[in-house]
Amino acid sequence: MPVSDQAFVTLATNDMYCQGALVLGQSLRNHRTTRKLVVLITPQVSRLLRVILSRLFDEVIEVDLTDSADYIHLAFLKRPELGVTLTKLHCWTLTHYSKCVFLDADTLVLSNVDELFARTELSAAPDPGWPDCFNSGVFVFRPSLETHGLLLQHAADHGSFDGADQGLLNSFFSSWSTADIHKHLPFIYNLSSNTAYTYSPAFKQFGSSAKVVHFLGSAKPWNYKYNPQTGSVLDQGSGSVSQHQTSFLNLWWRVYHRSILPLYERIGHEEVHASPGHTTCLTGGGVPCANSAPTADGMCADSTPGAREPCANSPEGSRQPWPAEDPLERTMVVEESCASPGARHSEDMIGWPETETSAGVMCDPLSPASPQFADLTETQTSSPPADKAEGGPREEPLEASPERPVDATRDPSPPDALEVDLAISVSEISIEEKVKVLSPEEQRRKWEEGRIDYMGKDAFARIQEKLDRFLQ
Ligand SMILES: O=c1ccn([C@@H]2O[C@H](COP(=O)(O)OP(=O)(O)O[C@H]3O[C@H](CO)[C@@H](O)[C@H](O)[C@H]3O)[C@@H](O)[C@H]2O)c(=O)[nH]1
Ligand SMILES: [Mn+2]
Repeated sequence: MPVSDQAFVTLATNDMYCQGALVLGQSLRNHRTTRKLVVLITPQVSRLLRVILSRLFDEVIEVDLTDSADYIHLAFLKRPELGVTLTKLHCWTLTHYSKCVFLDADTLVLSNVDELFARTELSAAPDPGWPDCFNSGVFVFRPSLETHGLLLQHAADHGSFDGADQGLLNSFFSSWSTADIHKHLPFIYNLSSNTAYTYSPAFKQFGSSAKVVHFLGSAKPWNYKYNPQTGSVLDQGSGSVSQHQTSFLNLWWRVYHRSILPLYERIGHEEVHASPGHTTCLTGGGVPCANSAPTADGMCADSTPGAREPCANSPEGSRQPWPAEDPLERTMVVEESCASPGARHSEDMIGWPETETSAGVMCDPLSPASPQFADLTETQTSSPPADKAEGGPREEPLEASPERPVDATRDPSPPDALEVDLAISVSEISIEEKVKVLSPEEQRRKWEEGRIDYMGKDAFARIQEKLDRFLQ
């Protein structure tokens, strides 16, 4: 039975982390969660990714740090690097849910973990680096504006001992390590993919029971390149990736390749048709729906409207994931993208069963491509969805809903284009951050909208440099 007042929540402040959020969302759906899926995003996330996220998540909620409350400004200005941290704290404002489980965007669910909702705030697993602290990549919490306020106050008063949310949350929930053993989640709910090898016999003994894997640390799955032919990530040459870490990375990429890339292709198709002149480019080959041309409403020609057949009428064998005649990487406009996800096979399992979605990607009609992003503090960018709990991206009603009016004065204008480059060839897929050169006007607009690159060009050191030059 779906439980509508409880949710899994994640966070993505940019298009790169969105890749992780998408795989996480898909993995939760694959394992048939009965809870809602929520993703918190910030204005940096592109319009296209918001639409893609809304296919998997029940709610895509924009949060903004430019809140007027003084304590937020204080914390924010004193410790600008806490920006992302404070964004994570926004999860406590989701008071339309009675209980939630936060999962970092770099986690992957390996089996159904709905039993986590039986726990109380604040339940979390030990951090592998310092087990008396909990890792803040997976935790059970109870949304409450009061707690949210107290957390922000704590940030303003004490900062965070690691400069980020984990230090802050550990000092706020400081009795975690001693008060109640029920609040200690077993390590299998937050198995760090890269540190497990430090105690290999334990991994051998318990690794196959892992329920959530966490790619913590600086090398994220989306930083690797993947070979779809071998189903394996490419060796980056560092030699530091252990065998089991590789299996987890391969699993992440398999979900990405099978279920997330087809979403891009489909949306690319819709975008092309939705706004003539606006081209959505994807680098690499699309996955045309083999036996069927999409009809005007985007349905597969030979699937019965109403029946909402997944576009999988091309036999798996005949599907060529990436056009063989064009092995070289190329940039193409996706025009026909009724993607066929193909059947799911047991090859997706790495030692333990994984229930894959059977619904796959539907050849859906156009849904509104321009959700409204109106409110500056918290905006729900997706309409409350139809029930998506049954695995796979949600099915949408047949009629395209009318586009909602956009209040231009309040629209924070998310970037139109993807901020990541998807490079796709027959034997290699990679996701790279787009290096974008902004015009001075765009830079100024971003600054005025409060979208400040504290860690990059707007870092204090850079600004000081400019001032020094000016004063010379
Ligand atoms: O630019 C960013 C950085 C982070 N995040 C989100 O914040 C989470 C935490 O960042 P991550 O890069 O996953 O940190 P970890 O490598 O996991 O490092 C640890 O330290 C972090 C800071 O204390 C904690 O948030 C993590 O839970 C903890 O595992 C991510 O998963 C995302 O959900 C973004 O959306 N954008
Ligand atoms: Mn993480």
